[in-house]
Formats: sequence, structure tokens, C-alpha cells
Amino acid sequence: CDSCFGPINRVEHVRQVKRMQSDAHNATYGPTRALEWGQLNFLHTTDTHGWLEGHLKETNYGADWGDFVSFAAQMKAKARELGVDLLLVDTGDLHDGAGLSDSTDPDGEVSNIVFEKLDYDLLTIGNHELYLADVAYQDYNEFSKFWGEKYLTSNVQILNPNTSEYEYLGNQYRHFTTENGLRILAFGILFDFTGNANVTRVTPAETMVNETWFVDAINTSDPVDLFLLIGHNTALPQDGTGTFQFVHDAIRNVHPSTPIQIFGGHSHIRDFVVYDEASTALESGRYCETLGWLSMSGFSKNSSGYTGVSAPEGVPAPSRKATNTSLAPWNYSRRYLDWNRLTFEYHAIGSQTNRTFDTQAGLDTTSELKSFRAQLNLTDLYRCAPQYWCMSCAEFNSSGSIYSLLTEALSSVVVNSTRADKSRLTLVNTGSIRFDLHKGPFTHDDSFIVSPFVDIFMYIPDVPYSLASGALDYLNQYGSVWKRDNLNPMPLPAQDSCIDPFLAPMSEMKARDPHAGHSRRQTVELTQGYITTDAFGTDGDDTVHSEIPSYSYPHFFQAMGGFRAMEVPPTCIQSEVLEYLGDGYSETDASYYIDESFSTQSYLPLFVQQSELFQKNINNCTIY
Ligand SMILES: Nc1ccn([C@@H]2O[C@H](COP(=O)(O)O)[C@@H](O)[C@H]2O)c(=O)n1
Ligand SMILES: [Zn+2]
Ligand SMILES: [Zn+2]
Repeated sequence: CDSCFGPINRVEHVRQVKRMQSDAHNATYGPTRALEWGQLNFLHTTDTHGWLEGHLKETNYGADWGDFVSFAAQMKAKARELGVDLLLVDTGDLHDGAGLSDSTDPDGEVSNIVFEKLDYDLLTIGNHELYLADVAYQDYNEFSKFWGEKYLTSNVQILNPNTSEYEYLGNQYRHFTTENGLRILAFGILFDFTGNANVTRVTPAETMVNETWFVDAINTSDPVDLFLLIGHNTALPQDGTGTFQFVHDAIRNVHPSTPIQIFGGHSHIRDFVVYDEASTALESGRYCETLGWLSMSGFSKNSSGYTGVSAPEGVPAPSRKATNTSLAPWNYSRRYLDWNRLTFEYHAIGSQTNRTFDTQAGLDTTSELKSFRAQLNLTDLYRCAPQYWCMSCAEFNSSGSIYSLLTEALSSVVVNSTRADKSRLTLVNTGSIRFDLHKGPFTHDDSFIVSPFVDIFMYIPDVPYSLASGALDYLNQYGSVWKRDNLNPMPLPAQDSCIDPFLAPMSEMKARDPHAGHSRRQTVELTQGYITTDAFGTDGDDTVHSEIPSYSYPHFFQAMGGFRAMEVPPTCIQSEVLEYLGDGYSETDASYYIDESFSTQSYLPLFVQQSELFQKNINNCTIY
């Protein structure tokens, strides 16, 4: 598939490929409802994790960053035509997920250049910008300087090596006025992240709200029409890690009726939460699969700075109160857009045939993206994946489960040649596995997509099997630091094999699910995808999807190569394994198993290139 994986540099070629992709996607079901435009509107991205190329193997999420650049410019133009405000917001986690961000040293060296083509109004930091000191300093020295006052890190600091003082990576807050006169006071709040590099400092939100600078900021004598909280922080306050509630409450105590709008992230879900009648929170998924839309109206020209159009003409208006009993003036709408060109074109230009979708900046971004991918060898083809292996669409460790494949990979390639005769147990946190492995070409890029973290394999030698064999159960019961967030839903009935849900033809889907394509509307060809229920109900997904099966999986899994020694990846679960082993074992017993560079990022590409499972003959290697 040359056009998908070969180097493409010319803008005209890009244009042709985009047209083909859009035509192909038009054949399937897409959006049907115009967006509700309010006085104040937002487009929201979060947890992009380097997926700026879009999903090459999933048409439904196939738009690239250049398409988004075009879309954002078209939507800004549309907002101006309508006489209303549109703000673009991102809530962090830019690395660890795809080759574009993770194949450079440090992560993000190239992907940040592409990311910066989007004209964001406000951004904030994610935990993935803080794990490693060199990534954090890159964020401080480059990313933060690029975005200036738009980059908000209200509770995140870094040690300035020149002064030995801690400084905020970005700004603590931003008080600004929109094109149409709204006076906004914005903060950027990270959840209480504790895995950060020791040159950085995260202040818990509960503490931050009592700091003088924050108290002074919210007690400003300058007028504020809306408080905006953006944060790598779950929209839902009660999920265990979410800390927006503290900030919301602190503001509400001082400003009983001023709207507080919240944009969150980190838990990788589509979600919308109501805090009170003047305050809602949106969370917009992950990995360039979802673009969030939020609109609101209710600003009066008498009591706010708003100078724009009160009710834009020719478009639906936000019509829902935050609560059933609300007497406040605020009306809201929210929508989760699938990240594809059909969706973008539908909402940006609709039926206006005199307008073309692609902007020059968008086409240039796509071109640049393609040439960066070629330079980073991300298009290099290793082998052909014969089937689809997924994280949650198949029962844990069944033939369609990614954990079955990875267990085999760990057993066969994570071997220290000097200890090859020794048996071993290899323990991995399932949180380190970030994405499914799709059927079709396995490229250098795919090496980063499934298991992107550089978590080094450590080992403790000669642990008796009687002891070692209990470690997995212990970790699954008590291991906390690296267990994945509790996001996977309840198990569904068992199912043997798994067909790639995003690409399987409808005939195959029907073989598995006779109701596929008929669950909500009597129409053709629903693509499988997100079905979201949030505080406003079930109509948030812009494109109606049929359901993807979803099975739960444990926090840790294990591969077995024998029983005399115990190999412990990654460094981050070492302490929990030592805790389990108890007296007689300490950190000094753990050392690199292969070497200091052999990590959870290394083993899958190695396995793919060695295993009979993955075909060398790539001539017939198609995605379908
Ligand atoms: N070196 C690392 C870093 C992170 N993880 C896993 O990622 C999870 C956090 O990712 P979010 O996108 O949700 O912020 C974390 O809980 C770990 O499971 C890892 O395995 N190794
Ligand atoms: Zn994330
Ligand atoms: Zn995160």
C-alpha cells in the first residue's frame, strides 16, 4: 500500500490521497446533525499521545493533524461569520503512544513541531510530559516558550538549573478577553500526579487553592465573565484521581453564579459532567480518535463584556440547562466528533460547495508530517500481522487478546543469553500496553503503538518457584502504582475470536452480531465505535456507532519461561515485587536482565521480526 506507507512529500499528492480517503469514508455512516453553536464555543483535544498521523489502519479515525489544522481554521472562520467566539483547548499527554512522538530522543522533538501548527488558545500539561527529566525540560525550554501565556500549569513547577529555584513550567493563570469581549480567567490543573521526575513538583489542587497567588487571582477586582479550568484531570470528580472539584468549589465560594467551564483528560474517555447549574466539564477521549465540542449561551450584553451575536443565525443553538431545576441563564451542548475528514468536512463546510476544505497550512502540515515520518523510518515495513489482537474486545488471554500474543513474545524474546538455560517468570503491568495490534502491515511505527514505554526489564535471580508463582496474584490484588486506571467496563459474554472492529466488513460483523448496523436506527453500515452515556444522556456521539465488545483484564500479566528465576519488568513495578517477596530480598537483588536499554518498547518488534506468526511476504499484506 504505497500511498499509505511510502514517503509522500508533494502537496498535490497529499491532496489526491485525502480526496480518496474522504471518498472511501463517505461510503460508511457519518455525522448527520449540525453542531449547536452558542455565544462561546470550544474545540477540545486531549491525550493525543503522538497520534498526529491519525489512525492509518482505522478509517473512522483516519484524519491527520493537517486535516485538523484545516478544520480548526475553517471553524474559526465560521465562528467569525456567525459573530461568536470559538476557542481551541488541549489538556495534555502529548507523548508515549506513537512513533512520531516516541522515536526521537527526547520524545516529542519532532511531534511537538507538528502539534504546534494548530492555533490553540489554551493548553495545559499532562503527566506524560513529566515522567522523564529531559522531556520535562524540553517542555519548559521549548514547548512552554512557544505557547507563552497560553500554556497554563497552575500547579506544576520545575527546577531552574541556573537559579536552583522552582519555577512554573508555564503560566499560573491567564486573564484574557475573547474576540467578542468575554473576559475569561483560566487555570491549568494537573491531577495529583506523583510519578513525576524529581526535578519537577506537582502541588495537589487541594493545597493550591489555598495559596496566596490563587486566592488573589480569583478575588481579582477585574471583571470575570467565565472561569475556565483546563486540566489533565478527569472530568468526573469522584473517580479517585480527579481534583477539579477542589478548584471548582474554591471559585464557587467567591463567585456564586459566574459560569465555570471545565475541560479534562487523562482517563481517555468521552465524558460530560455537570458540577452545578453554571458549571459543566467535558472530556474528549484519546489518541486523535475524538474531537470534543462544547457550546454555551446565556451571556447578557448588560452584565457581561460580550459584544458578539446573541443567537447566531442558520445554526442550531445550545438548548439544555445543566440541571433540570436550573434557573440560571446558561444553555449548553456537547458533542464527541469522530476524528475523520468526513466529519470535519461535514461540520466545517457542510453543503457550501463554493468552499474547499483544505487550507494551505493544513496541506503543508500533512506534507511535513509525512516527511518527518519518512525521516524517522516510521514507514519501514517489518512484517505482516495475520490477524487483529486487541486489549479489550476479546476475552483476556483468548486467541484474539493482545495479552496472548505478548505473553508469547515475552517468553520467546526477553531472554538473557547467558541465562537462557534458566527458567523465568516475566511480569508486566497491563497499563504499559496502550493499543491494539491491527491486522496488516507491521511498521516501525507499530513498534511504539502497542508498547511505547521505555520501562527496563529488571530481574531477581534464583527465586524459588513456590514463592515466585504467587507474585502475579499478589500484584493484581495489591499492586497499585502502575495498575491501569479502572476504566474497562464489566466483562461481556465470552467470545473466541476477534475481528478487527473498525475494519471488518458488515457481513463479518453480522456473523458475530446479528444486530450490527441496526441497534439505534434502521440504516446501513454503522461502524463499530464509541457509544457514550454522559450527564446529558446518549446523544453525544456525533456519529452513531454499533457496539464494540468489551472485556475486562487484570492490572498485571505474566509470561513463563521456567521457574527458577524471576524477571521483573519494568523498573516501576520492582518495589511492589520486592514487597511481595518480603524478608531476604531488597533492591540490591534486582539488576538489568538483558541490559540497561532493553525495555518494554524493545520486545514486540523483535518478536515480530522473528516469529513465524508474522508473514515475511508482504505482497498480500492488506489491512482487511
Ligand atoms: N513509564 C511508564 C509510564 C506510564 N505507564 C502506564 O501509563 C499509565 C498512565 O498513562 P495515562 O495516559 O493514563 O496518563 C500509568 O498508569 C501506567 O499504567 C507505564 O506503564 N510506564
Ligand atoms: Zn493519556
Ligand atoms: Zn494522563
